[in-house]
Amino acid sequence: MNKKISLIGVPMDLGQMRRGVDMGPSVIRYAGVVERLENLGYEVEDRGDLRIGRPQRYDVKDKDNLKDLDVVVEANQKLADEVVDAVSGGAFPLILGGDHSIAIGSLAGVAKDRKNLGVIWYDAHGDLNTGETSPSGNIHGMPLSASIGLGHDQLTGIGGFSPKVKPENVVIIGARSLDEGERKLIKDKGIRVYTMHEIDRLGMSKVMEEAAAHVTNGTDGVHLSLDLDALDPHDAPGVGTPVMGGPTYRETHLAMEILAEKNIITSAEFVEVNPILDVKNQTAEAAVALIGSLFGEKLL
Ligand SMILES: NC(=[NH2+])NCCC[C@H](N)C(=O)O
Ligand SMILES: [Mn+2]
Ligand SMILES: [Mn+2]
Repeated sequence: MNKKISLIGVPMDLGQMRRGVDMGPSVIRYAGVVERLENLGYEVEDRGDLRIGRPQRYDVKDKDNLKDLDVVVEANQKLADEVVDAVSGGAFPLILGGDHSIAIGSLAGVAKDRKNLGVIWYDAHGDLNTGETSPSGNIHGMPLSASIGLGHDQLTGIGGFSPKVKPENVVIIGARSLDEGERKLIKDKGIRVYTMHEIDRLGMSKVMEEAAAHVTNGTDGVHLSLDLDALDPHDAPGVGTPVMGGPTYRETHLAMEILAEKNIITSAEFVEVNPILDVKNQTAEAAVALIGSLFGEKLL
């Protein structure tokens, strides 16, 4: 793995309605992410947090059922530029959220140089809504669809090109809450999804083997987008949209260890940690431990 990491904090909470997820980067740092990576021999450049705008009022559905659209777009454009800058310096971009709407900017930045990017979307949700299908109007439920080129122009246009990824290069892992429009889209686009059913049936090890093979088939890099709500809420309570019945902390560790062994991940983000909803920073600490495993940490 690339020994140089650029850490980018994105204190964004406008993609959803639970305030507090903007403190995610801060509590993940507090849980020791930089030290953890340095102990593994990485050179970490902490670029600090991006400055995110504030709307005059929260949660206004600006237009087309998209809450706080303009501020979310502006922040993602900023993130895309920051990622491009980090990559041009030869570093592995590690992005800390913030809500999941920031994946639009991460992918816009990463995909600039990788025209056949693979994506692992580790999440309880599909995040495949558009303004038309979303039951909530929350943009954190839309970043994957925006990245494959669907939805509002202002979202798909971030970074100046679209799509960022091809649906056949995407794998969703851990899904257990999908809206009707998302299910239809998964079928129409043939997106590979390992729901909890497949994880229970095959086991995490086999799921990760298959997923890794899928996202490396003909691709030129793999982005990991890990939403902490993928984990069972017992193990990661500090998230805004928890869903029962997820993979455990251990299973998720195994998933990260397999990715480390295969050495396929070229950029990553960890999102949706909300300290207001957390229990003694448990979810941020889980994120840091998982980041450790992703970057090759082993007990022996
Ligand atoms: N990144 C997330 N936590 N997304 C949750 C999305 C929930 C729901 N599907 C929606 O679109 O509103
Ligand atoms: Mn989610
Ligand atoms: Mn998500």
